[in-house]
Amino acid sequence: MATPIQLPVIDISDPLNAAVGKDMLDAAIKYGFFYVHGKGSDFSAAEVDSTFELSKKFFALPKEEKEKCTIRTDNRGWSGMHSEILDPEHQRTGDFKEALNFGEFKDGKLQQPIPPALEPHEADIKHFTELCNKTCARVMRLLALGLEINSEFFVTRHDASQGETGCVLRFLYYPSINSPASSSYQHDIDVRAGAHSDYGTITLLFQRPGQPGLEILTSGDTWAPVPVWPEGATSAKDDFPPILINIGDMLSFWTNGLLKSTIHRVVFPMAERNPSSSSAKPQDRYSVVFFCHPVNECNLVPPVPSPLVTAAVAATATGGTESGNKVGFGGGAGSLRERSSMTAKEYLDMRLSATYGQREEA
Ligand SMILES: O=C(O)CCC(=O)C(=O)O
Ligand SMILES: [Fe+2]
Repeated sequence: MATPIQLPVIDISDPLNAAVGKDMLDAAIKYGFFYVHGKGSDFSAAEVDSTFELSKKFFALPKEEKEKCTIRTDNRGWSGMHSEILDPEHQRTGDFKEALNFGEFKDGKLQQPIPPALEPHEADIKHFTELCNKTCARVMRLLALGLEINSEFFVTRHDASQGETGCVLRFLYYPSINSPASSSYQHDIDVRAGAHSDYGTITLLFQRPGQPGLEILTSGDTWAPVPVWPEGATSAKDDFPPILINIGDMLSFWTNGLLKSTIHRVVFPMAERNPSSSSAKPQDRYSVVFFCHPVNECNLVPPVPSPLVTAAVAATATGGTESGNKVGFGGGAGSLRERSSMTAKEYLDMRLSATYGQREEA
């Protein structure tokens, strides 16, 4: 059985603490993943709980209801079982999951169809999105301090008042291995979510106790489960599992590969696949994800003006480390080094077009 990875758990209550910024940067360079304590983030346990309740309510709707908001080329809406293939080169069937993406709000309203069941909760979804943006700003300030650049460097480039962004709030539902929806699952070839890296700057992931499944690809090329409750974060200090944060391809690209955009996937945990195991009862997995993106027109070239990035580039040039030639994994990833300009929107469009099947024009 694979050993779970121990990732650092960081307290982000003071977003201008340079020492914390250094710890965060170290984790971003070494693992591309770290947790932040729920306490000190912008979320209360009640806000996280009610968002998961809403997600459950949505996925329990009849298929015909959900189909009314099927995902379109603008990346907003519902994608049903098997409709997304995150790792098209290796997957036989699409992911064993359903997802609902919310794009940006305009004048307090979502710019996409939502089912009547969610209409009374539009303001709650907006509020949760705002909290996500606030917590992302804390993380981006700390990463900027770690990189020894102005603390506002990233925050100003993610300011939604300056233009549209590709930010997405996503509800995810992975039926348990016992569910009829998983009956065709073959564990040597199928996955709940195929191996991929995320496309944006950073990603926030909220998980529920007792619903594991996320794995990351380690530097030794093995898959390591990521615990929902890591050691060092106990329910005494936090009343909801810490938020897992990972670096996306854009931030990796923008820092010339210094920050790692780590490949991850979602599986049915090994213990749940063994029906004789008494320790793990198969569970549906629900997760809530926030993909943080810069404003569409933000250019990711030239790289972030950090002395650490410059030093890493110099090390690569002299053959020291192989970090910058390929950013991202999964559909649409590839070498971006030779580009003289790459906006956030251009990058996202390139990745999305490779990972979904046919979608309706928005
Ligand atoms: O549900 C999860 O744990 C991870 C989801 C994920 O990696 C993604 O949607 O990009
Ligand atoms: Fe992901």
